[in-house]
Amino acid sequence: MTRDQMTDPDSRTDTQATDGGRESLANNDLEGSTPTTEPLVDSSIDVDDSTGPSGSEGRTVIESRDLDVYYDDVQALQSVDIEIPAEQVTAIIGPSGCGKSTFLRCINRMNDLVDAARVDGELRFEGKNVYDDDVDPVVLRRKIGMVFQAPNPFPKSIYDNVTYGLDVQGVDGDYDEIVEDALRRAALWDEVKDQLDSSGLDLSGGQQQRLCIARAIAPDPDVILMDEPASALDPVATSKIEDLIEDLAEEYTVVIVTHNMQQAARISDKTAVFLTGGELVEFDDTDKIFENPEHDRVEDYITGKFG
Ligand SMILES: Nc1ncnc2c1ncn2[C@@H]1O[C@H](COP(=O)(O)OP(=O)(O)OP(=O)(O)O)[C@@H](O)[C@H]1O
Repeated sequence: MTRDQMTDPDSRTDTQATDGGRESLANNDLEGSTPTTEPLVDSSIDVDDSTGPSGSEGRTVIESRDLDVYYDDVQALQSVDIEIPAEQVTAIIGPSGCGKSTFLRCINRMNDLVDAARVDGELRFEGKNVYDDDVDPVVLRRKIGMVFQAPNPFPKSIYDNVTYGLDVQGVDGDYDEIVEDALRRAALWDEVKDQLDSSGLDLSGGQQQRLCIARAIAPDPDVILMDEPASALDPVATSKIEDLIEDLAEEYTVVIVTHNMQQAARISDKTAVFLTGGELVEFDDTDKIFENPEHDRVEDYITGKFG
């Protein structure tokens, strides 16, 4: 994404389209549902382009430096340094409470919704610190969509679920085309093309989650964050979501939190292992992490000695 795209007010859509459900409504309460004309960043500010030219595979899209997160006095992340590459699947794994979701939610500032949360350090998206004062979180969340653990379609038609955020922001465009494209990318079109007016709630759990993915895709984000997107689904639905995630990574940068190490090994290119205390202990190619990790603590975790 270029800075022009980041700052183009006409490219604005709604954060609700990218997160959905309860969180999105809360988010909307915080940020307001009315589109603003402020750009994501002040165009007079230089964006650091040291992360490499746009479009090159493997370039860094998200980068954290010395990232600390606290909930009141409790530290949830400790000095996290990471560089997440474009158009790959990066898995975040680790035992319960090690800060996986906290890290994910830092990336599109969902932690803004938590009064107790405080973020120190830097979290850069396309070279720009998303915590700079001049960043508009609503625009940021359009560029960095989110899918949650439990499928959470709105009580609306399938069609309206996909267009919801676009509607709210008054985005122009051929909605029929956008809906079909998003549903195709979410591998749901063939199953729902004849029932677009039916309620999203009438779909199976796996279909609902793919609908939520279509809703996240519709505003054309660069990054899709997924917080245990298959943990509420049966094995068949899980397998479809896993196939879909691998397909999505051909066009999007995907960051997925998962408790399921086999899932991380199956679908991710890179794996980050967080351990207790919010420490990122190892980040490397997924094969390396699972076959020959550098750290004994990571090996112990991978082999099930704890966690
Ligand atoms: N809203 C909050 N208020 C206070 N503390 C929180 C909040 N959210 C998370 N924490 C604390 O921050 C730490 C990290 O939580 P987080 O949910 O990020 O971990 P996680 O690795 O995603 O856990 P899990 O795998 O169980 O979902 C934990 O100690 C948790 O209790």
